Amino acid sequence: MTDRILTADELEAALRAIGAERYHNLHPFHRALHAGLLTKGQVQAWALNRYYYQASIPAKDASLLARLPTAELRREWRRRLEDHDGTEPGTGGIARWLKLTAGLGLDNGYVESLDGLLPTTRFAVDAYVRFVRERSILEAIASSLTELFSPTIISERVVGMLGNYSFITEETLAYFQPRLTQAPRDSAFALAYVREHARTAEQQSAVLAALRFKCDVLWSMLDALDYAYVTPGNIPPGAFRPESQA
Ligand SMILES: O=C(O)c1cc(C(=O)O)c2c(n1)C(=O)C(=O)c1cc(C(=O)O)[nH]c1-2
Repeated sequence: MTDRILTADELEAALRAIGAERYHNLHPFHRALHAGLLTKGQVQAWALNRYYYQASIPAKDASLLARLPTAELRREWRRRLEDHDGTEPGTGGIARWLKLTAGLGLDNGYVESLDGLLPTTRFAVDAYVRFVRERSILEAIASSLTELFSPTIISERVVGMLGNYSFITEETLAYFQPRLTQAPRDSAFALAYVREHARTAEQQSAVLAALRFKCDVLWSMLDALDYAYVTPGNIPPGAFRPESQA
């Protein structure tokens, strides 16, 4: 709890401090991914599980969009749906993510079926979608603020993965290029909204908790990958097995 009302600048500093402490760039699985320490099968597992996050983002944005009270806010949020779903078949972030999984040798139908997903990925992503559906508009918007920190990790990832894995090409990583302009635009809007609307100590606490919750979602997705795919013998029943697809 914040015990006094923060200025907008103090609130922003507190939000950024949460990212500095808890964002998933600090997770050992991401550090290993970017440093070239993973096998192709482990990179496949990351991409396959992360597909569910990508595919669920439009569902969470659509549920928020439906609750937004003004045309101005809806217009802004609608752009996120177009970014992810595209405006015609084969365009948008989900389609580009499938280029990444296909480039890694995974079958699109298998990825889209979600059959190989880790249980924790499903629970974490579903919790994010539910959070946005059930909490206040302010908390829902605040929970997207991890995107303040994503351009740094995306730049690290593209450089690290291109430099460290022979099976990764610029084409397979094409998903990330547009995110470098989309994420700053989206997070600037969300941050301005939160700065303006989180006025009471209670609202400010709720906003900070929403960002911590979202960091936990991203962190637990990587915990699940780390547990299942780093120590032999830990892959849950039914989940993707690298040797069966590689
Ligand atoms: O590559 C990443 O590390 C990363 C992180 C995040 C994030 O911080 O939530 C998003 C994305 N990518 C991303 O590609 C994306 O479309 C996205 C949407 C959202 C959101 O919460 O609405 N986060 C993220």
